[in-house]
Amino acid sequence: MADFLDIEALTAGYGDAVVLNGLSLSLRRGRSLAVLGRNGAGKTTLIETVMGHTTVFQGAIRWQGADITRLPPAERARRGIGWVPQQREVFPSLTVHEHLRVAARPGPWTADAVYELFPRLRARRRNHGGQLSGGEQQMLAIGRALTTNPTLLLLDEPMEGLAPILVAELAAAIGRMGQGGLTTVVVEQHPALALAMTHDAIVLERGAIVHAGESAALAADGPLLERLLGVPAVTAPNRDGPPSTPRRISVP
Ligand SMILES: Nc1ncnc2c1ncn2[C@@H]1O[C@H](COP(=O)(O)OP(=O)(O)OP(=O)(O)O)[C@@H](O)[C@H]1O
Repeated sequence: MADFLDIEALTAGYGDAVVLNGLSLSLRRGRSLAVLGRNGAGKTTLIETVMGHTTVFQGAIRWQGADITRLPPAERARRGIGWVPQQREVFPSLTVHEHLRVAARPGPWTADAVYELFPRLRARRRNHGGQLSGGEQQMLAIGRALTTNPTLLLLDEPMEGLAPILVAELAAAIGRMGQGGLTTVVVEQHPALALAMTHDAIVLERGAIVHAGESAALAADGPLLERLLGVPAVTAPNRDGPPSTPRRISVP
C-alpha cells in the first residue's frame, strides 16, 4: 500500500457489464503514471472509476488512507482528485478567465499560474470557450482542473486530435505540472508520448493489468511494446526521467 491512491481488487463497469476485472494498483505521490492499452482495454473506465462515475461490483479504492469507493464524484474532487475528461467540457458562453475562476480553490494554481503554463490562454482570456481551437480548449480544460488545486490529476487522452505542435506544447506542460509536485495519471493512445512524459506505466488488457513498470524501461523494450500494444519500438525518452522542460518557465 502506498497510502496515496490504492486500488484493491477492483471489479467495475457500466450497468451490469464488467469492464475492470479485479484490478489492483498503488500510486505513489509525485510519480506520474501512463495508462496504456489497446482500444476498449478499460483505460477510460479505470479513471472514471477513480472519479466515481461507474458501478463498482467488488474491491476498494483508498485515497490518502480513506475508503472512497462509495463516495460521490464531487466529494472525491473536494478531497483533491482532479479529472480532465476526454470530452473537455468547455462552456461555450464562459470566457477563458471565467473558466479559471468558476471552480477555483485556494492553492498555488491560480489563474495567473495557469496563464504562465499556457501563454496561449492568457492571450485568449477574454474569449469565450466556443471561440477557442481544439488545442486551446484542451489547455483550458486542464487549466480549469488545475485551479481546483488537486493533489492528483487524471487526464484522459489529453492529446487526442491535436496538431503536432500543440501535442508537444501540452506534453511539456504536463511534464512541468509533475515537476511542480502534482501527481498525474495520463491515459494515452500513443505509447511514445505517454512513456516520455511519465515515471511509470501500466498496460491494460481486458480490464486487467498485464504489465507494470518504469516508463523508460518499457519505452526501451521494443519487443515488449510490440507484444503488449502491437506497436513498433518507440523513441527512447529522456534518460534523466520525465521530460526535460525549459527551465525559464516557473511553476507553482
Ligand atoms: N458508458 C458505457 N456504457 C457501457 N459500456 C461502456 C461505456 N463506456 C465504455 N464501455 C465499454 O467498456 C469497455 C472499455 O472501454 P474504455 O473506454 O474504458 O476503453 P479504453 O481502453 O479507454 O478504450 P479507448 O482507447 O477506445 O478509449 C469497452 O468494451 C466499452 O465498450
